[in-house]
Amino acid sequence: MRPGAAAIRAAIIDLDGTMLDTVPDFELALNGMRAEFKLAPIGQDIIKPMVGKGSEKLIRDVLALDYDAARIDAVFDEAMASYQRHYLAINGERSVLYEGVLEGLAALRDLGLRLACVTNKPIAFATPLLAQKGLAPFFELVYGGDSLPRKKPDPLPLLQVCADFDLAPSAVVAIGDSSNDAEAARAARCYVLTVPYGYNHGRPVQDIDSDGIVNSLLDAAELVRAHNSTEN
Ligand SMILES: O=C(O)COP(=O)(O)O
Ligand SMILES: [Mg+2]
Repeated sequence: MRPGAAAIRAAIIDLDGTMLDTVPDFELALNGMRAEFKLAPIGQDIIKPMVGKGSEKLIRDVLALDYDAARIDAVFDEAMASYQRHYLAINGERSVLYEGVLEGLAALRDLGLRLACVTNKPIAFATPLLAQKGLAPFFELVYGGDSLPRKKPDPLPLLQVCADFDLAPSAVVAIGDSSNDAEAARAARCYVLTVPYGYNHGRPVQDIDSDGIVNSLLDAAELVRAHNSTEN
């Protein structure tokens, strides 16, 4: 975030690992699916690094714990349908908001920023979850992992938000927990801030190429406020 650069007018916020700790929901849904395949339950420590690349990759990674590639292909559609059924049945039951999320969203909104949520979660999961947790009213736009032809780390969803808001990417900050979010933001030429408490595919958050690590969305709002106060 360069002092004297153009003001930030919008924020694009990630969902899993950034606003909500959803791993307990993933645990329920994935183990519901695994039970149907007579596979042993798996723990959150195994699931956590697998979250963030969308449902298809997640289901393939979870099946790969027990099956070879040919078997995965053979059961994939059935496993995905089972997982989706289980996820929709428990969506939000055990996931919790991280500290400073509601306060941070309110602070970003009060700074005059327009807000979008871009997640790799399927939109059919994301929309009811945002509503249930009181997050929906903050967002003008929500894109899920299946809303557009390509998902993060591709820049497409971020560029789509910039176009929807009629803003240059240099006036937009993406906030996320993983390298997936940062790569998308870099490729779109948006600013990017990283929260350290999420998943990041099991890798250290310090390895992420971002414009800064912020302890909460509230800290992100404070950084945006400071940036905008130095605007030329
Ligand atoms: O991969 C997912 O299901 C969601 O991940 P994201 O909300 O961190 O983009
Ligand atoms: Mg995330």
